[in-house]
Amino acid sequence: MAYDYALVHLKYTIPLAALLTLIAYPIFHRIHFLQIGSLIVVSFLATLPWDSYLIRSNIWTYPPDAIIGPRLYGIPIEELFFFVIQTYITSLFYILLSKPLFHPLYLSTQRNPPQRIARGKVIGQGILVALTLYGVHQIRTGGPGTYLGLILAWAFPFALLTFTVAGRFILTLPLTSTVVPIIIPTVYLWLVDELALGRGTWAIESGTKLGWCLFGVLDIEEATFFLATNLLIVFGMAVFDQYLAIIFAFPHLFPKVPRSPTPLMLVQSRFSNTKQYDLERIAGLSDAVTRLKAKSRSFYLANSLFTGRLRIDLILLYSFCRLADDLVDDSTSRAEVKSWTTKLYKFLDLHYKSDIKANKARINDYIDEAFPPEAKSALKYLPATILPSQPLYQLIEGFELDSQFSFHDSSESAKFPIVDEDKLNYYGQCVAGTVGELCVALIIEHCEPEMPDERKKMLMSASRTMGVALQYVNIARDIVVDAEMGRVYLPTTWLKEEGLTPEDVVAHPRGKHVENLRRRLLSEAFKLYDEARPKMNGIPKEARGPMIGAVETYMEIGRVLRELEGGVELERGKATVPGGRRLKTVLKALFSA
Ligand SMILES: CC(C)=CCC/C(C)=C/CC/C(C)=C/CC/C(C)=C/[C@@H]1[C@@H](COP(=O)(O)OP(=O)(O)O)[C@]1(C)CC/C=C(\C)CC/C=C(\C)CCC=C(C)C
Repeated sequence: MAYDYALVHLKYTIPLAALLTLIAYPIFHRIHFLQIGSLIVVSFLATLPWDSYLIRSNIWTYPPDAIIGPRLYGIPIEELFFFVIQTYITSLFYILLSKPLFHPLYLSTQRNPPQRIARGKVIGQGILVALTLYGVHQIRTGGPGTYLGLILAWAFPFALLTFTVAGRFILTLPLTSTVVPIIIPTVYLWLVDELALGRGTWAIESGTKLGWCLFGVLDIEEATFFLATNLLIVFGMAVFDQYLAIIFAFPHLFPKVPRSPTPLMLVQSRFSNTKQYDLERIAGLSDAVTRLKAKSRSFYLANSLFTGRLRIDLILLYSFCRLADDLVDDSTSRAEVKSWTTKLYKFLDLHYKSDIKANKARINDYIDEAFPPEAKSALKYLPATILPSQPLYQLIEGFELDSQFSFHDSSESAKFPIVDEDKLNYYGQCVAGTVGELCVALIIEHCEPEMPDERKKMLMSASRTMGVALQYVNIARDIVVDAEMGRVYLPTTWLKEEGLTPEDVVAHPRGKHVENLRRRLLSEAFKLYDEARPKMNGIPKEARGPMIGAVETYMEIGRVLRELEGGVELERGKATVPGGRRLKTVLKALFSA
């Protein structure tokens, strides 16, 4: 049929590429353009001579009316387009399936890899060498094995090169981000090829093929071609991710990273010596991700929306905040609370107080002597040099305020310190408004360090407001859980209006009056959210969607609470946002950013 090859693209490859682009668009980062673009250029240049040889050797033929006509070195433009669109499709599958991964963690096997990885790399290299040699043998023998030989002898040396460079990294990655993005597009293109061969859009001339079919009329050579080329594409993407992970994970090797690492940085990363890798930092990052995953579904999901060093520093900031909160929260006496807060203040002083400011080694010595082993990495890797000090000090103040619920003097106000709405707002400013400021400080540092002061002030102010909004949602969600610990964050003045005391709430945290106050608190939360949300449009573009996703995921807890009829049992006292709704919230935030 006329122009049948072009129709194959119009019906099968372009629609899939368009669909994947739509799905991947919200998580697309300029780095992905660099990654895919580079791979398309390499694929095009590597395939051109080989493809041209097959066509000029009459291994591949096309009925004249099946192609539009223009050729490059004998290759129809539809075939040239296939190089591009196959690379694009498989790369997108890889990006989508790899997005949840935190690639720096997979650098852990770069030095002294586990035996499984070391052995796997050698075996993989052996297989690729054997396949290459078998291909050369088939070419030299000629006849039916020629086409298969040409595929093997062309594709697997490239595969051997990429696997030699990144084999440990590739073998450490989960199969969902290596095998799956190879298999899905391969099977899809097998089916497209089967249809095209069946329609005569293109043909593999007999005499150079074995005559075996994987299924239908799909020659085993064609099946091997798509499997081999998609393996090359995924290996190529993984090599890129390894270099990016090295650049982002090691500030001592790459102190300043632009929004998109330069080609020179990628080359430097390639030739960096694994002995230079700070694997203790990788272990610290792993601790931080473990803490994030264990403590907060909301922010754990949101973290994968971010990219590069901003993602790393947000995870490290979360880890510090959570650790500091837990040290104080888990104290068993007022003296222990005082001890931890004093040490945390001292830690901050060593970073920020000019008269006692210390170097990194002195700070690490202090961490080693003053904190337990499980706390050290969260303190050691806090990106303090790019964080404002005031919010960090105020965060600790908030934790001190929190501890009054557990350890207090005899006065009523000490036992329940949230006496009125102003105190509630102050508490929210301390434990959450500060967090918002710190997040925005990281975004500005990594995405737009040259941001005008006016816009910085606007974002900082809005982030404090948004932080309080999230804290109010947190309190509204945890009324029952907090009451079981003897904590009541609802202002005492609000309780009085409902004829309640804090003790009443501790004794009976469910019921109509408490529900009224939950709704009142949620109403305040959404007022603050409505005030701050529009200002998130001032966040630099590459962080805007992910940050809106993080905030909306949290506010969705408040929406779920509002939808629950009063008194409905909250799961373990906490509202939960169903996974599908959480994903829908994130996608809506990303597409709207
Ligand atoms: C994507 C990512 C990893 C972000 C990290 C955000 C971050 C650093 C959070 C730290 C949270 C934390 C442990 C703070 C200590 C005090 C505390 C517990 C605060 C409450 C958070 C809830 O955290 P938790 O781990 O308990 O989560 P779960 O409830 O268990 O799911 C708080 C509710 C406060 C959270 C406040 C923020 C994250 C700040 C929000 C504001 C912004 C992100 C700024 C938005 C920008 C503009 C311009 C409006």
